[in-house]
Amino acid sequence: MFSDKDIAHFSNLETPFYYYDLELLQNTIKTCTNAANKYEFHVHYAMKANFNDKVINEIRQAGLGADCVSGGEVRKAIESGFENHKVVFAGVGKSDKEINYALDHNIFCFNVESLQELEVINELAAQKQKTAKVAIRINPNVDAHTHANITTGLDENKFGINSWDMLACAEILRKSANLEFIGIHFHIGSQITNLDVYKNLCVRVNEFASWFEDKGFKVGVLNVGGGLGIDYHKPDQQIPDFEAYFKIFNDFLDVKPYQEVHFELGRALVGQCASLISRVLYVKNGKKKNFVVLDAGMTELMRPALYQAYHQIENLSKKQEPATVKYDIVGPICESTDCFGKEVLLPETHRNDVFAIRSTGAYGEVMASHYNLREDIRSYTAQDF
Ligand SMILES: Cc1ncc(COP(=O)(O)O)c(C=O)c1O
Ligand SMILES: N[C@@H](CCCC[NH3+])C(=O)O
Repeated sequence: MFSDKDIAHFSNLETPFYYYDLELLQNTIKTCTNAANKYEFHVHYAMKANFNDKVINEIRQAGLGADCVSGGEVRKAIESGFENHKVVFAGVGKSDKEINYALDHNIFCFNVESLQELEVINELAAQKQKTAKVAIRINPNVDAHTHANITTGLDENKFGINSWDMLACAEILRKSANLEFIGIHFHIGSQITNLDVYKNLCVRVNEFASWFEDKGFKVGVLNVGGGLGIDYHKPDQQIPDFEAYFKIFNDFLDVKPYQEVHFELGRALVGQCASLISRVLYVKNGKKKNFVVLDAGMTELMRPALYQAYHQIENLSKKQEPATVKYDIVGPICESTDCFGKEVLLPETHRNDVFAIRSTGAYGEVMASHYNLREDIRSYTAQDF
């Protein structure tokens, strides 16, 4: 995937850094919006996946909305030029300060995750003599069949309002003069690769939409969240099957003529557009194991340490040579979980070889930390060379 010219540029730069392929990002966004437009579906970008300025600029220019999960993300969306009426704010723990900021900026809606939060938003909106638009995030108890740490729509998860609280929720909505109910919201998890899961979600969305309408509420928005996964084993087959994904919702959701269907995609849009580029500091050949020590660690890419996530690892300096040696690929951080891959078969590796850790556009740069007093992580695009 990387040309010899790319690799020559990488070799001249201080590592580690994220390398973004903006052309691939543009193609991914275009494929997604073309597939969504076919059914008049609306896509908000889940900003938590990556808020690098260059990335969100591409997304904003393509006309997508922004799905935010903190006051900081709402501010970033507004300051980056996303139109207020395309900004949504979800999250189980919105502080008063964050709610006030979002109210001041007249965002499209709050995806509300508890009964108490509904009351607080009503109170804060009343103080400003405003009406807050709200969608109810419902926990549908649908298994996303993904890693347990990134599932969000089961009874044991903290997200959303449970079905048994819906009557109380309807009561609060009815008596809250400063809330305008606009619809219902779901998000069952991330890195979902079994699309059948979404059929189960559609069944639940249909049930809850009918429930609210039977109680006299107009459900204008069906927000089904995001979660579409990418293939971490095939970083070069880069654009997810958006056609198949949206078709499921078209086939299984009962959408009334006055209803809009909203999506919140993160990883599927940005996951494949970046690689973490790192240099080999040391190679340690032990009796039982060989270690490659990189200059990138879990502070630059936390996913393997946090979820034992797989990322393809390539030695770019030896790309013509056969893979003959198994290495554990580790970072410099003082944690034993600081490991990007175990027993990875690679060409014989040496100090200063340049490595790429692929498919790191989503939840890579944004989850970087300063633990061990690490420096800020750099990033480049092809246009920087
Ligand atoms: C509420 C909400 N919406 C959207 C997303 C985006 O998820 P993904 O990056 O898996 O598409 C997430 C993260 O899982 C989320 O929590
Ligand atoms: N950060 C996670 C996914 C969580 C998504 C946010 N709800 C990942 O890297 O896979």
